[in-house]
This record gives sequence, C-alpha cells and structure tokens, in this order.
Amino acid sequence: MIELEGLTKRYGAKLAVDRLTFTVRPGIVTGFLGPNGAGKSTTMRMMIGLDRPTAGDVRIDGRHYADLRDPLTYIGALLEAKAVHGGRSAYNHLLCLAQSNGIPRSRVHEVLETVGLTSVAKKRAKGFSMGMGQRLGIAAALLGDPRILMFDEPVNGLDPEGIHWIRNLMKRLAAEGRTVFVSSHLMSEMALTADHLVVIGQGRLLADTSMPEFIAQNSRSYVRLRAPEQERLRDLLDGAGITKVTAAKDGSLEAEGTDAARLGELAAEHGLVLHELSPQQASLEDAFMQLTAESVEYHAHSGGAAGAVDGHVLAEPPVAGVTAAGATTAGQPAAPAAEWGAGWREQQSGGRKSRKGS
Ligand SMILES: Nc1ncnc2c1ncn2[C@@H]1O[C@H](COP(=O)(O)OP(=O)(O)OP(=O)(O)O)[C@@H](O)[C@H]1O
Repeated sequence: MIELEGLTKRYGAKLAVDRLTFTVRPGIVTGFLGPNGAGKSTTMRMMIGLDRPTAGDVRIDGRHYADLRDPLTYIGALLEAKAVHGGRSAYNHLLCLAQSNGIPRSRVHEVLETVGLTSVAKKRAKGFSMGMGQRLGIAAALLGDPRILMFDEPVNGLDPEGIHWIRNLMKRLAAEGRTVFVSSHLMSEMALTADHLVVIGQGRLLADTSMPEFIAQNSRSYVRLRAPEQERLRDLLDGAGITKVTAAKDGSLEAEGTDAARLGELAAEHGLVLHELSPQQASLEDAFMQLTAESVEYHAHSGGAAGAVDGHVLAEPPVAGVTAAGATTAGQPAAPAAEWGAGWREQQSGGRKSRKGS
C-alpha cells in the first residue's frame, strides 16, 4: 500500500500540498481527484521520489521510495509524458529500464504484447501518436510486475477503444490484489473505474471515501414527478408526510427522502395519473463540483451555463442519462490536457537528481 502521513510540499510562498494523510489500499482502484492546481501531480511525484516533501512522509509498502532496491518491481508509475528518449525504439526504451532494474528481457516482450505495441516495438518513439506514447508509458509501468501502480491522467488523449482498454486494465490489476491509484479529470470515466476516492482541494484532503458514499454525501438525489393534476399531486404528497418537495421550473415536482416505488403506489392508490416518475441520481461530477466549489482556483467564464460553480472547468460533459438539479458543466470549455506518459527514464536518472535538487 501507499501511506501518506502529514505530507506537505511548499514551493516558495505556494503551499502545493498541505498535510495530506491517507492510505491507498490494495485490491481496489482508488481515484485521486481535485481541481486544476490542487496538488495531485505534486503528491504523486513525492510518492515516487521525484519531489522531496517539505514535511511529512510517504511510504511504499512501508519503505521510502529511495530505499527500494529495483523500484520498478515495487511501484509502476505513469507520470509526465515525453520522458522517453524520442530517438530510441519502444523496445530499447523498455529494455533499458528493464536492465537497470534487474528485470529479464522476456518481460519487455510481455508488456509490449499487453499494451498492443508489439508490431511497432522497433519504431522510434518520436514517431508515436499520443495514444501509442501512452501505451508505451503503461508498458513501462507494468514492466517490473509491481504490486502498486500509479497513473496520472491515464486516459488523456486516448480514443474510446483505448479508454475502454485502460479502464479494464486498471480493474484487472486491482482484482489481482494490486494497489491502483489513478488521477483523472474525466469524471464519467472515474465513476466507471474507481471503487474509492481521495479528493483534494488547494493541497488539503477533502474526502477519503467509497464512490457511493462520496456521491451520497455530496449531492442531492430525488424523484421527479409530473402529473396533469399537479396541485392534487402536491396535496397527496403533503398528506403522505412527504414534505421535502420542490417545484422545478419545468413544472415538475422533485420529492426527496422517498423512493419512486412508494410514490408510484401512492399515486395509484388515489387514482392519480402520472406522466413522469423518475429517480434522479446525482453523478460523480455533480458531487465533485459540489465538494470542491470552494477550492477551485482557476475559473473560466462560460457566459451561459447556469449553476452554483460557474466556470468550474472540467474536460467532459455530464454522464449521459445521469442527471440532477444543479448540473452545471454542459457547454463549458474543456481543461487543457495534462501531459502524461512514461516517466521511468526520468525516475531512474533525472528523478534521483530531482530528489536532491527539490
Ligand atoms: N515546480 C514547481 N514550482 C512552483 N510551483 C509548483 C511547482 N509544481 C507545482 N507547483 C504549483 O503547485 C500547485 C499544485 O500543482 P499540481 O501540478 O500538483 O496540481 P494538480 O492537481 O496536478 O493540477 P492539474 O490538475 O492542473 O494537473 C499549483 O499551484 C502549481 O502551480
């Protein structure tokens, strides 16, 4: 597992990571969320020794990263892209990493096969598309068959097939009992992949909880009702003690604290015609925006999308078919894609230098 204890990083006046304490456990996918600039990448960099904490501690299976012999066999990480020597082939890049970590050559072939790059293994990495580069980064993370895997924005720039593939890969790695820690701004993707969430804002821990709990605690769920005799419906709800009812602008009623089955039965008992009876479950995106509204540092102005968190920039629209009152992101600009990819070469050489320098 990965254990953080009061982990703190200050860059001059900027407190990038502020006393983070949490544990990333094996056997599940843990999502790492936070608005732009929240401190996710800095935290991940400290986990693998690319940044030195100002205070606090982070341990990989009980040890500091710097004390791990052959670190790729303990933790595989996918951080910033462009850490691959462009003139080197995918095969040689991986071979180089394998040799410096006591990993057999046969493993290079295995991981190339796993990520689907066997046919281009001898091609230079500088000719790779973004998706191919990402797959190469993932191959490097898997190279040492580590028990812990960490991915910073792994689906950025991947096509739908690639996104599907990495989602299943992460789930499979967790099902094998590995620790999988992944950051992403793609909420719909995170909702499909992560079992547990760690959310930070302005360097501080905001939530460390399971996905269903996180959504339940940070959003509103209700049943939408629509009836030709709206007033009668309202009276019926009142009479049944369902008092948390809001009239929406579109003429429907939103009832909280009860379920659709009970409401349907109530209407049937009183011979009331319903035109709509639909449970509305908030999405992860709604819950995330609700929780992090106070911690958003970089605001854009959409000039149209109404909502409590105007200008909160996320890189995708809400999950199709999953709606709730207050969804605010449609039509807002996407965040610039964070670069990511293989970081092994940097970890192996530059990373050690960086530890000294940071
Ligand atoms: N080397 C550095 N020197 C100075 N400030 C830095 C450095 N690295 C990060 N920061 C600052 O620390 C804060 C956290 O940055 P970080 O990249 O960790 O956030 P993030 O959550 O990964 O953001 P994003 O989602 O936009 O990638 C930001 O304000 C950033 O500007």
